[in-house]
Amino acid sequence: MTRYPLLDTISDPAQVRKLDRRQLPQLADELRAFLVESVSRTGGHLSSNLGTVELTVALHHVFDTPHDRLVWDVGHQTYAHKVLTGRRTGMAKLRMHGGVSGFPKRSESCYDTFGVGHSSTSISAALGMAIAAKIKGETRKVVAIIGDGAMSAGQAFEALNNAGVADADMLVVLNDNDMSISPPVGALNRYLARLFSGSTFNAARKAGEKILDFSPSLREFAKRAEEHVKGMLTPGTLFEELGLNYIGPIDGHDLESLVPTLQNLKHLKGPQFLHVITKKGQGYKLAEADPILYHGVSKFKPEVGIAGGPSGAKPSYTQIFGDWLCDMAAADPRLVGITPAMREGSGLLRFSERYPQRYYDVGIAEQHAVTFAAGLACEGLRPVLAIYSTFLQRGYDQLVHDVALQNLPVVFALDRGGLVGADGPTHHGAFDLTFLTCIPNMVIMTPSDEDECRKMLTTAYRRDGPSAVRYPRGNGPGVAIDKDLVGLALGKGEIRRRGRGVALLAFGSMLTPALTAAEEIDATVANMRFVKPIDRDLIIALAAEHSLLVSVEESAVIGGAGSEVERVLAEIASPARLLRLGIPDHFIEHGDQTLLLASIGLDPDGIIAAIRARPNLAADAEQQMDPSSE
Ligand SMILES: Cc1ncc(C[n+]2csc(CCOP(=O)(O)OP(=O)(O)O)c2C)c(N)n1
Ligand SMILES: CC(=O)[C@@H](O)[C@H](O)COP(=O)(O)O
Ligand SMILES: [Mg+2]
Repeated sequence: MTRYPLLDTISDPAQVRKLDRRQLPQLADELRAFLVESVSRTGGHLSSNLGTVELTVALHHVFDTPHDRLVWDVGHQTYAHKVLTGRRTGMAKLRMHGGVSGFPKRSESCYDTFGVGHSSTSISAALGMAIAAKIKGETRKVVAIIGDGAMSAGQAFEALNNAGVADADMLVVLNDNDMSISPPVGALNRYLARLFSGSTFNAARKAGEKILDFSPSLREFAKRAEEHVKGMLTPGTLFEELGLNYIGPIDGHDLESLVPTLQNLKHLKGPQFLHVITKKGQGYKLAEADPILYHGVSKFKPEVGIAGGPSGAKPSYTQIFGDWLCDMAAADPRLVGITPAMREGSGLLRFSERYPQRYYDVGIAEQHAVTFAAGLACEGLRPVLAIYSTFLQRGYDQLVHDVALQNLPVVFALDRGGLVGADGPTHHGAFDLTFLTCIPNMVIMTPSDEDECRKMLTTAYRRDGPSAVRYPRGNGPGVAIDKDLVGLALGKGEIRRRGRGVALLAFGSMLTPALTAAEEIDATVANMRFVKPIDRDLIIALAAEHSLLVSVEESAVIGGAGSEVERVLAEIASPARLLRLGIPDHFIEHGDQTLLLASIGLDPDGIIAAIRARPNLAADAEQQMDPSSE
């Protein structure tokens, strides 16, 4: 006996369109139950997906997908979309290597019209598609579905600004659940809340309630009428001022509202804007109660839920950072902690509770976050910007132009450096060492363990210039931590193992596999610590004593730490050969972090294999260094 009798009949959206509208609530209920069951087995994003079930059903029921385009924003809320578009079986391997991606991906399905993972791109892409249809003379609808959090990013407004005058047939659906990953922030959130609780809306509702208390069915009618009235009476909104036809807000869980409204909007010309109200975690009580905890989940038992807080095992690098931030804030009143909407993910929850006046969540606004930090630094404060490596890509020009060029003391606490695993190529912090090393004035540190991470954060904080401390997602090797706020000698690495012939120059997370590999090939191992300024003396000394140097970094092999080693060897015209190991020049798929690292040779076996695959490198160098050795 199946739990999903109606869902079992759906393998593509055409079958959703064949359903009678009155069947859709049952489909939504079954879909929601399936998502809780499936995600509890695989882990992934949950509360956002539970909040978009009805909206997804309605969109695929009303629009002729994939001819009509659905463009999702961030894309973490598209599991219902994936199930309805033929990937229900694939959900069993969600975010696993070779399995379904956790985000829309063009190569995965024709229904995934645009690859996403970073927020606030949907309106831009949808406008592009709408204009393309116009230029090509094709008739199709294009719908962008964007959350209230994603709406807070600059690119969303850049796109609205353009869409409002672009004379393109497109629909923006704002999925407003009054939540980002962290609690909502910003003036836009307050504005949207006003729209929902607008005085006109309240007056109509109060009047309605007075006359309808005696008749439930009339009350139900009034509820719908109230939504309609609200949509009509709400004064001209920000979005209308930008040239979009604003409708809403309507209940994003009420298919009786959603379907007719979308059907009406489908036939309107020009840029349309539908504001729907949903609940993050809808339909699963534990997620409704704590949508932040259930935003991204590991495997759990639905009947029990997930236990919050750290598991008590080794502290993650994120926790090391969060503890250091509180300790340094206690020692220095100038410290200001900043996050672009990733309070929990970046480890700032405790800091935000203990130092609320010095804590700033600027929303999903990385560009603003970087320059905001620069402004604080100009006035003598000490900003610490906690930001995922991949999301710093959004604020790169601001780092160069507003921070480094002015040599301002901003600390970039770069979390998720290297491969992140299940989130895949949109989220791997694969490029930071490359895009940072070429920037003058930057100091770049890569801790190899928890204690070094803390010391490097202190070193960064005490510099009178910009610094980045880059650490991976997850835990370190588990060393004892010195709680004193002491730093390191700038630009100095250390020898961790003495061997012969080959020297492994390890950066950050690669020290552990390098030490393991060195045991097998009796290599020297250096813990380089600094990408910039690189320890030139150490490299020269190693080059004088070894015929082959091997740089190992969990970052793009092009540029980055290896290029700094190469530059030193070239300057001294060393005969020592250099082999550079890192993330190869292609995007790395999603999957288990350890498996992914092994797949690209950034594990002990891979390091050994890379060296043994190039015997000539060492032999050449030996010969050049000591011709008599022939
Ligand atoms: C550029 C960028 N910054 C940060 C993130 C991390 N992130 C993922 S989901 C999310 C919150 C999105 O909020 P909203 O758009 O309201 O979607 P909801 O989760 O509420 O459905 C954030 C900040 C991201 N994906 N992209
Ligand atoms: C969708 C999104 O961008 C975030 O939810 C991200 O997946 C968080 O990553 P972590 O799980 O590494 O915090
Ligand atoms: Mg939201």
